[in-house]
Amino acid sequence: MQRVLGEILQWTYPADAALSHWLRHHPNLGARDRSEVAEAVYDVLRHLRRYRQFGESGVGPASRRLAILGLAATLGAEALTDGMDAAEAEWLQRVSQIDLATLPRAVRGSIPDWLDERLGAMDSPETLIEALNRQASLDLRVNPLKVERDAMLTELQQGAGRYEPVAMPYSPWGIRMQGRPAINRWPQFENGSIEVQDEGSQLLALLVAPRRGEMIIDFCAGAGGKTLLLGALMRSTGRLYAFDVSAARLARAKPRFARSGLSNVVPVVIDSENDARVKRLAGKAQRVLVDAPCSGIGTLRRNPDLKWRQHPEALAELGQLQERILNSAARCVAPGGRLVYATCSLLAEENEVQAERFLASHPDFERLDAAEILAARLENLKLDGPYVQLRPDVHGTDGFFAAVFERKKKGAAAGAGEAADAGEAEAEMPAEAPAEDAAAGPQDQPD
Ligand SMILES: C[S@@+](CC[C@H](N)C(=O)[O-])C[C@H]1O[C@@H](n2cnc3c(N)ncnc32)[C@H](O)[C@@H]1O
Repeated sequence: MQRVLGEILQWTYPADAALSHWLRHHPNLGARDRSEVAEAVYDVLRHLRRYRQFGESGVGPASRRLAILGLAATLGAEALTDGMDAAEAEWLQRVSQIDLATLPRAVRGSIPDWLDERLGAMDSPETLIEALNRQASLDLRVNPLKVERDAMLTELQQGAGRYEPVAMPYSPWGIRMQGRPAINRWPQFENGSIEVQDEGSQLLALLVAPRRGEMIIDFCAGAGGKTLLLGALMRSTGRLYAFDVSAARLARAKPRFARSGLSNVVPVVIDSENDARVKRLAGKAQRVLVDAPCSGIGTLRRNPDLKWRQHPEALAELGQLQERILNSAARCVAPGGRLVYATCSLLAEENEVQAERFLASHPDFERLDAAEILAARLENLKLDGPYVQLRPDVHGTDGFFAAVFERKKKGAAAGAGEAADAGEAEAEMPAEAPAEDAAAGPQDQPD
């Protein structure tokens, strides 16, 4: 535990990758030990700032003190009695009695100052930070091409009842479970009937609202989490371009496309947001989704190391990339078509500030009320528009943002330069390996 923490805290690799690598190199550990190490490591990542402060008063190597705190929090202090010396036991007893309410918010919630400043400006920052520090449930989505949610729910309640599967509160395709079942070995996963996907990501499909036969672009498709649901809602008709600059991520999407039974997805590795193949689609797509690269701060429940790996300078660079992607994606939208911008961030600079900047520089687009679009489909989801902003403490989802824009029809946009892009010759697209040919590969992270 002490050694794996030492490696992860170098921040050379994302924590999940570093932990898996370490566990692979320790095959002698049993399943229970592995799960206990993983739980304790994640606990330390969640509470690192506070634990480091507590550790200052202790003795011995710092990583050992962190390991003790993580193990004591996840297994209980009694489980450590035999492994600690008297000084360590006395220190643990002492720090366990510290009243957390006396600590500054950023230490209590274990977040860096730059993040505390930003989250502190939002409503109810305390409950938000607390929720971001809790482990997330496992969110599944059924594949509507293959199965009804309620039928799958009944099947899982019978076969995997110990994980307490329940219908999600909002997503019509969602099933929520507790614990960490290895679902990638389940037949329902292998045959493409279920996928891992956070509820917020599922709801995004309702904002894109793709229809049969349309041309849709998923501009930042990554490992295909959002593409899969969009393709299924199109009933595998029309054409769904899955763009990404990362060949590795798109390669991970291909087996998922294959499992899902979709035949309308065209994965395309682009050089950049200005790739010629993007330009050829100017004005062509009825719907374009930009699931933008972002800080991922909304996913801290699953990736607590992000708060330590991210920093404000990187945010500024990300902001410029988000703006460039949004501008290029907008050119692909047909008159009357829809552009959806989404992030798994809670930070204004990646969310509403980007959306407002886009609107100000694109007079040929108007904003639709994203909250109203969702409310029309989900009676129990009450949001203040015009954007969709989901929070773990309020909605039980990852932190999530979405804005919806519509490109004005030609007459309405007269004089607005961007609309001139619309109506170019049919795009010639590259021949990419069809999804059905894809080889099996690893399961993606929840998205
Ligand atoms: C939030 S992730 C997308 C997750 C994905 N939509 C899913 O649901 O699995 C953002 C993606 O943007 C991609 N990206 C980064 N720069 C890009 C660019 N200039 N154009 C297109 N995609 C880009 C990254 O490779 C990454 O896969």
